[in-house]
Amino acid sequence: MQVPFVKMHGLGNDFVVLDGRVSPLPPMDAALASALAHRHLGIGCDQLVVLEPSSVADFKARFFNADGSESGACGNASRAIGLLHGQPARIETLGGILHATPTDAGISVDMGEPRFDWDAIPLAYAMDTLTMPVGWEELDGPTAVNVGNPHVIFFTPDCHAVPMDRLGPIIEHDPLFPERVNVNVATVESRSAIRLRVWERGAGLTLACGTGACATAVGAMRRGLVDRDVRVTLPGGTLRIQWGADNRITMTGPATESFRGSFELANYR
Ligand SMILES: N[C@@H](CCC[C@H](N)C(=O)O)C(=O)O
Repeated sequence: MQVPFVKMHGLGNDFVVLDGRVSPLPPMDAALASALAHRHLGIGCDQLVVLEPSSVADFKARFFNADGSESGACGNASRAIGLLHGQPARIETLGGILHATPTDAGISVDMGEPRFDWDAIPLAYAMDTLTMPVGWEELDGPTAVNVGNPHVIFFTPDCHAVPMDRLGPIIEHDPLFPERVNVNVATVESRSAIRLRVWERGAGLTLACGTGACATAVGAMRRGLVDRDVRVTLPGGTLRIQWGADNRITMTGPATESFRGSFELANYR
């Protein structure tokens, strides 16, 4: 069975998109997702995105990390599939219904409302999520935000000095986070600018993480460090994040289609 795909990225965070609305897809599972995502044995990507028909929105999007685990949200992929759709779209995800709109400034996505309760992150036990009384070596006192997926955010004077290759996986797999966690290290540069690096759950260090930018911006806003309209710069580029009076987060930035192809399913089963 030949399966068509579209290779896309948002700020260098790259995706293989399978569109079940245009051709029949094989049932997706962790083994197939991780085989397709493998950089040497597969097509290669940070996340695999599967589009399916929806009864409550224009279509449904499922996001699989490179290790095969499924996530409730992926900000950069949401902009990418907004670009693919080419017109305003209501997208059903495990994390809720998103709205993606093409604009002159890129693809704008209404990412929904953040959650801060300890059991919504989720954490293993009750604690304050604004300033958590925990730490790992030089990283401590983080804040936690769920934006459809779980994030922990450390504010640090120089996020580029943090050894993320070492600390990222330790924090991602800490028992405090029963569903694991995306690990963000951020430097606040002004009331409207944040620099960010993200160790993604199930994918490792990526060039950009859209939900990480949303969670970090909202965490910094909640702490009173920045205004409610900021630019978040990651290694792959910059996103604009706004947190409205209606409690909804809007993320705006670029998305790109790289190429289209197809693969033989039997080679990955
Ligand atoms: N790259 C993403 C996030 C993908 C999912 C994440 N790794 C998770 O497991 O929650 C983004 O742009 O938001």
